[in-house]
Amino acid sequence: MAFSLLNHQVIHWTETGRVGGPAILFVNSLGTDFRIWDEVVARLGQRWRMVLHDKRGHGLSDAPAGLYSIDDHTNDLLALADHLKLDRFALVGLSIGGLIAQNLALRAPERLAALVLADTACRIGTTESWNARIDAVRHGGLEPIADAVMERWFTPAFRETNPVQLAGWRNLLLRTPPKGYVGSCAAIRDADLTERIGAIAVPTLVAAGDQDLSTPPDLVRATADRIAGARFETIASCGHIPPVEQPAALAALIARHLEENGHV
Ligand SMILES: O=C(O)CC1=CCC(=O)O1
Repeated sequence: MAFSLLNHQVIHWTETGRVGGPAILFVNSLGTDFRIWDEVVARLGQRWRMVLHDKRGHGLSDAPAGLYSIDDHTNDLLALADHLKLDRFALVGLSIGGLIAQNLALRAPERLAALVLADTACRIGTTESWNARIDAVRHGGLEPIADAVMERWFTPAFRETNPVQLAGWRNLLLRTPPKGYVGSCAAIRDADLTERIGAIAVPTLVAAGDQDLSTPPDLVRATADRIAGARFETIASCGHIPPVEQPAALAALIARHLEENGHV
């Protein structure tokens, strides 16, 4: 793992896979860090160079005070790609990571060989719902919202059969700095790419957990329908975090999409 100063923020990142191979960058969701991709990159193996990072406000990256924007997160991701001299790469984004990935596909399409959007949409939630969450976290921290978040992240079956894993992922959420969490909630609240994503011209796969309660499959499919040529897939027995709940299915979808688009 490594730390780099990008856009005046310490950003925590790591890479794995094939040195010099075709690159994949991963962007994680709200309240998580890059460990959520562990089981996916293990399955993608030695074919790709895979770069993971903690977006600002999360993990071991800096959590500056104030509200963030999707452009802030996108600028950090582009700075990381520049730092690593990745001219062209595939991009996999989960939830807010998918918003960042859509934004990057609009701002710098020449950098992208392929795009994978998982459990995301061009507009997630409402201004009211994000303001309520921001207020709750400002007043009480993450503990009061943690059980409700776990119900959206994971299916009932996963929660019932994996109580220890569930407790671990809940700990990950609780250790997110509240100011980083709030900053990124504001970024989601203020992002509406609905009228813009029709311009995405990168080969795109859109996937959704069939039991995702944060970005339900119909919402995710509606985003796919706005992107010319995008393929939509559902992941069976899965909530909002497929890299944890169904890593094999997600890795297979990513591998097939990259193979079909010559990023191998
Ligand atoms: O916490 C949730 O509801 C899940 C989520 C929404 C946006 C994101 O990145 O995660």
